[in-house]
Amino acid sequence: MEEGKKQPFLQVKNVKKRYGRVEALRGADLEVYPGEILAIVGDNGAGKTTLIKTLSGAISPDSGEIMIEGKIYQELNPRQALDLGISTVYQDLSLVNCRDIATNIFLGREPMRHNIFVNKRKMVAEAQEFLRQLGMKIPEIHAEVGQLSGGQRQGVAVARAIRFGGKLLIFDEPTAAMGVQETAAVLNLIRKLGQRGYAVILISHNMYEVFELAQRISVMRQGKVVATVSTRDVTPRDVVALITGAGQIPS
Ligand SMILES: Nc1ncnc2c1ncn2[C@@H]1O[C@H](COP(=O)(O)OP(=O)(O)OP(=O)(O)O)[C@@H](O)[C@H]1O
Repeated sequence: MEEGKKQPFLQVKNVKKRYGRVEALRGADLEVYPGEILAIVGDNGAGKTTLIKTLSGAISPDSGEIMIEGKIYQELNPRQALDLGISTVYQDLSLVNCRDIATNIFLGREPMRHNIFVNKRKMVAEAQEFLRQLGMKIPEIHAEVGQLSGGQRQGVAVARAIRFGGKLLIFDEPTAAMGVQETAAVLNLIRKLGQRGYAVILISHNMYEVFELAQRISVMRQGKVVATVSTRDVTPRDVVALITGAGQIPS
């Protein structure tokens, strides 16, 4: 990633968030570029989820700045975050199980015929094309989403996020509780997003996954990003040492 030449899609500067006595974020800094997969790693309670919730607009930071495509925000609300292209991909929360794939991808923004009827044929064709571009294998496009595997559901959720104008896609432990094949499908999907120019934030405890996918890794400890390293410059062992506080930041 040639940071000097591109504008980051997102820059977080000195963001703080306190819950009563707990300082969940103590001045976190982060940046992610278009076409980059950035992993955020850190022990339980390091502040990873709190940080991404400030990006999705689920919580307001107490102070700090969130800069998106060069524009500064003190906080975001969920609507604003979506409109700016920030989308957190939840395989379960965002989908309607009893509806088919195309309906789920277009939910609320279906292509219309004569401004009255939903153009179902166009919707299905576009849905198929979206999933093909993402490298997702869906055996039956008319299937209800509730019948799909976890990996396929993730694909539908991603197609939906992109359809709604997502530019930064955030995944929080996307392969937790998935089998080997499904995990491989989801990793492939995330890799494709990076190749297609989307910015991706991946929160993961899985070092294999992190090193397979990410170009850079931001390590969080006690509410701060204590190091950001290029995957090619470090080993998983180095990163684990940074997570626990035993390691040095490579120069
Ligand atoms: N709503 C809340 N009320 C009070 N404390 C909270 C709240 N949400 C998070 N915290 C605290 O803030 C700190 C950071 O939590 P956060 O969930 O961001 O960590 P995390 O790095 O995502 O951890 P994990 O890997 O376990 O999900 C923790 O000490 C947590 O207990």
